Amino acid sequence: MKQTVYTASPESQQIHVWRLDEQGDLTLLQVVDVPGQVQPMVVSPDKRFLYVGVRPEFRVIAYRISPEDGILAEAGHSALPGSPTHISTDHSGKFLFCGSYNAGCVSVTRLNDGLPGEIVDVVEGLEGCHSANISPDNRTLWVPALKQDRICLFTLGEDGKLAPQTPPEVTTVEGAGPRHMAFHPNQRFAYCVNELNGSVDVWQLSNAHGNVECIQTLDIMPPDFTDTRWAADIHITPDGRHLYTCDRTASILTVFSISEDGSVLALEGFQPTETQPRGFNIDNSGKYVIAAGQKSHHIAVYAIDGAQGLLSEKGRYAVGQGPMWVVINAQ
Ligand SMILES: O=C(O)[C@H](O)[C@@H](O)[C@H](O)[C@H](O)COP(=O)(O)O
Repeated sequence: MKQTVYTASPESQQIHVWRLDEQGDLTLLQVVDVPGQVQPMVVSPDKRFLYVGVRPEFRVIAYRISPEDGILAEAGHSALPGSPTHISTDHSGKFLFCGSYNAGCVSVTRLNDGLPGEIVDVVEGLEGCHSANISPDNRTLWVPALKQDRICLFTLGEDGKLAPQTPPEVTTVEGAGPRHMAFHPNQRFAYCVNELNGSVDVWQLSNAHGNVECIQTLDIMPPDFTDTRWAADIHITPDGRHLYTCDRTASILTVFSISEDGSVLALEGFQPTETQPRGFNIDNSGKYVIAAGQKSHHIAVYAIDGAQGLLSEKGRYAVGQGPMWVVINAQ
């Protein structure tokens, strides 16, 4: 499996492009100077493009991905209604979603043969909107509003318009701060990391009554942690057996194992990582975790070990300034 790693460093306005080999070693292939502070990134479902959100001119820029080696070449861009905090696409590659924490909105941009075009919908009033997550069936967009302790549920229309569902949202406990999400490959459960109370919620997508239900909440912090909780990101292994979260105050990755059916998380342990990790990811083979330290200006590669999913560091690499997003593409 040929894999390319992309890291976003907004303070130096750079994307670093790396080859990830089977042994978990990285080789730097390219450093892209981006016309703006690059933060969220996502690869198109057909692997042709890397979409990145930039500021202060709020735009999404599409980079064409070379199928030979993953090298990037700018291919197009379009405006966004607010500062891009998170970007994602639907599974068909027809629409790009952008969550904007500062603008309190989520937007839908049409993708024309993969290139960003016009904005087809904007939903406002989502204070602290931190991500937009399409369900595995490509029908429901889950949109956490961090400051409102709710996750809004929209049906994605053929035209890209977002229609509130019934019920239009699910709510977390007060003060949780829902932020980023991951879906189980069995398409029956979702997991949301809560920034402000440092927890992870397990959401059953359809319970016995066909409703969305939170069925478990776990602490992601060590029992002796007493500082300010500041969780950021969450990712699941492709086989659905392990889940990882990160906290920026403690600079840790938290390791969970997942039950066979995806319904129960069990805490396995904590891995100290790069200082102030805001973004990380898991490679497509499910063998490695790569985390970025906003204050260490390095990324670290960890091997995922055995049944518990515990991590062992394989190497550290200097990147740009303030790295905070990691995308890993299998070509
Ligand atoms: O991560 C955080 O600490 C909080 O969620 C928030 O305080 C932060 O400022 C947003 O992430 C803003 O979003 P941008 O990074 O897009 O500005």
